[in-house]
Amino acid sequence: MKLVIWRILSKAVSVRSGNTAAGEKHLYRRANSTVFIRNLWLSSKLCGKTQGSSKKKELTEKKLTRYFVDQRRVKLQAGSGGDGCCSFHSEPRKEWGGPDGGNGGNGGDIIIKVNKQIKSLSLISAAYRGENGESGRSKNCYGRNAAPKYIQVPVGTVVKEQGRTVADLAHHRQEYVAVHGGAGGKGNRFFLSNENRAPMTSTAGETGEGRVLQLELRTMAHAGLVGFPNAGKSSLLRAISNARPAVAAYPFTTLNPHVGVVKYRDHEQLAVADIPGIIRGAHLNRGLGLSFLRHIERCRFLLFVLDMSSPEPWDELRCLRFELDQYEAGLSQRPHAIVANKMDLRGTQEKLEELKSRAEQRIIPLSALTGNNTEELIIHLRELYDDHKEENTFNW
Ligand SMILES: Nc1nc2c(ncn2[C@@H]2O[C@H](COP(=O)(O)OP(=O)(O)OP(=O)(O)O)[C@@H](O)[C@H]2O)c(=O)[nH]1
Ligand SMILES: [Mg+2]
Repeated sequence: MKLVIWRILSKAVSVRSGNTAAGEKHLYRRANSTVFIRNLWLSSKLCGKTQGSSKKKELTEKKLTRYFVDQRRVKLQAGSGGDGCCSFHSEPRKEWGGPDGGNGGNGGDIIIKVNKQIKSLSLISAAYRGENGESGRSKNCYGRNAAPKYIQVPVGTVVKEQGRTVADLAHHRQEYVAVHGGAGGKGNRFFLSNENRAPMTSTAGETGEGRVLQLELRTMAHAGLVGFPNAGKSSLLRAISNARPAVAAYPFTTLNPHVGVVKYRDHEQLAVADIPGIIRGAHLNRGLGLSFLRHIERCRFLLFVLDMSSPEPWDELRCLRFELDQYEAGLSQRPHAIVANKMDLRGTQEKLEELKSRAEQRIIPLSALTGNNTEELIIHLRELYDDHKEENTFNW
């Protein structure tokens, strides 16, 4: 390769300069450096590839932790029990030592355990397999029982099997043994007292239980931001909490719910969820449809976010309420607040007066963009929380 490049270059330069000897010497150096540069480029490309793959992995992990997942189907297979051993004691000058095969250990259970630090089901895998128990051995050695495997889930996870609720995990550290490991087999020593089966009988370990379960988060957040696309829900979440959802001037910027935490001076924390925009006919699964109405169902309070720059914000409110009620009767009557957003824009003040007269309830005017009057919303949110504290069974 070096030689070919050198020949091509030397031909070109010797034609151009006429000075063949000096030109060749100079060009050989150039060809050398060309190959060096090419090698450098190749190696950097290769390095780039390995860096890229690790970067990709990092990104996938980030994605997993960033995206809020509130439903998962998991296939569980508990560990099998270890086999019992069939052996006979052997010792010099002891003709009949008798059976000494130990029992196998039990297979590992799979336990679903609540951890309040986990907020979503995004890190739950599709399948889990428990550890198998150890087999028994001679000299009456018992096999070791397998350790249980824990699946960590957030507070408020409901475990379902074929649509039927089998466990409601509402407290920190609560556990549910989802599948039991198989019992260990018996060694031939076990059957010593059983004349019919001694001395050659030993049994195999049992297969562990298998189940397919559905994990669902019952409550996603204390408050859910409900509104049309572009109403400023994500901007509002950014303004009142630590969450950083994407904000852009086109509809359906938010495709997954984001949960932010609003912190108070007395260390109370309220989770607020930014839910993707709802459009007319959402209850018929239009737009992002039913899945997001399901998220709304899992919020204790609702914050209706209205875009005051739209021609008729009160019509937006009516439509939002209609969609919620179509999905689940009475959903729009859940404790809620109405937020009139984008009040920094011109012509919104008159619409606010009209909205107040039509809605006949407290409206919180604010601007998520400038952060103006967001404190009123934060205070009102706390009032809602305190008023409905007895219903707050989950420790967020
Ligand atoms: N002037 C003004 N613009 C705002 C305000 N709040 C949001 N916006 C703008 O409105 C646009 C949409 O804001 P988003 O926060 O992405 O709206 P969204 O409701 O989350 O939209 P989706 O995720 O698509 O449902 C962005 O260009 C924001 O800058 C506000 O208070 N005043
Ligand atoms: Mg958004």
